[in-house]
Amino acid sequence: MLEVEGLRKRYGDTVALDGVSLTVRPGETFGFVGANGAGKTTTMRIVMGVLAADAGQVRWNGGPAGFATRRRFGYMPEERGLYAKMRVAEQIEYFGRLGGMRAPDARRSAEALIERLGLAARRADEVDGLSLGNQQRVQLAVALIHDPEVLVLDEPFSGLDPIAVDALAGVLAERAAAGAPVVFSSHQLDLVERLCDSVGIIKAGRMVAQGTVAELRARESRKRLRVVVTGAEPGWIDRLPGEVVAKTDRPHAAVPQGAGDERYDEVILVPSDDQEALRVAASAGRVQHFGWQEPSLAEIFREVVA
Ligand SMILES: Nc1ncnc2c1ncn2[C@@H]1O[C@H](COP(=O)(O)OP(=O)(O)OP(=O)(O)O)[C@@H](O)[C@H]1O
Repeated sequence: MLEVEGLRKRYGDTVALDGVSLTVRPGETFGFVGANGAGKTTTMRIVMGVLAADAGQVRWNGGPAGFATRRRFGYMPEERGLYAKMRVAEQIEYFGRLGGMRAPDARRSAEALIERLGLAARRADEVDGLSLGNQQRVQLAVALIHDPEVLVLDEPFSGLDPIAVDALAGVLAERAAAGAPVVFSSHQLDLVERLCDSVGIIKAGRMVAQGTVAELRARESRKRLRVVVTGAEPGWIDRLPGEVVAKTDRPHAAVPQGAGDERYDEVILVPSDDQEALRVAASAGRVQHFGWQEPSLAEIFREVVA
C-alpha cells in the first residue's frame, strides 16, 4: 500500500502543499485532480523522491520509501525526461538498465512494450523526431520497463489521440490488475471517472475530497433533476422552482426521435420542490423525461473547488 501522510511544501512564500495525505491500495487506480497550480506535480515529485518535503511522509508497504524502494516505482514526470538523440528501442532498454535490469531482460521487456504501445514502426527513430503523442508512449514505456511495483504518472493522457488513450488505459488497467497501485493526474475528468477506483481532489495544496466517485456523489448535497419537455412555449423554465444549473440553449438543435420539429427543452434543475417542478413541466408541454440525475465528476469537481 502506498501511503502519503501530511505532506507540506513551500517555495519561498508560496505554500504549495499544506498537509496532503492519500492512500492507494494494491490494484487500485487513483485519479489525482485539481486546478492548475493546486499541487499535484509537487505531491508526485515528493512521492518519487525527486523533491524533498518540508514535512510529512511517504510509505510503501508500511515502511518509509527510501532510494532503493523508489527505484522499484515507475514514474512519468511532467517534464518528460527523454534523451532527444537516442533511438526509441535503445532508449527504453537503457532506462531498464538504469532501473537495475540485466541487458537481455531489458531488451525483452522493451520489445514487448514497443509492440504493446504501438511503437513498432518507430523503434529505430530518434525521439526528437517523434510526434508528441509518440514521445509520450516512449515515456510511458520508460516508466514501465522495469515492471514497477507502483506507478506514478503526471498527466499521462494529455495530448494523446483517442486510440493512444485507449492503449494507455489498457496498460494501466493491466498493471493495476497485476496488483500495482496506480496514481495519475489528469484534467480529463471523464477519463478519471471512467478509469479510477478512487479520486482525490486537491485545492490550493489541500485535499478537499477523496473517495470513490460514488462516495463523492453521495457527499454532493444538491440533488439534480433532469427534465425534458417538448412543445412548450418559451419562458416556462422561469416558472420552475429552484436553481436552473444548465439548459439547452438551442431548443431545436438536438431534437430526439419522435419530437418532430417541436420546441425541445432540456433542463438540469436543483429543485426547491420536485413535485411542483413536475407540475410546471407537465403544464408547459409534453414531459419526455423527468428524473434524478447523478452528477458527473466534472460537476462534483466544480462544486468542490468553487
Ligand atoms: N519550482 C518551483 N518554484 C516555485 N514555485 C513552484 C515551483 N514548482 C511549483 N511551484 C508552485 O507550487 C504550486 C503547486 O504547483 P504544482 O506544479 O504542484 O501544481 P499542479 O497541480 O501540478 O498544477 P498543473 O495542473 O498546472 O500541472 C503552484 O503555486 C506553483 O506555482
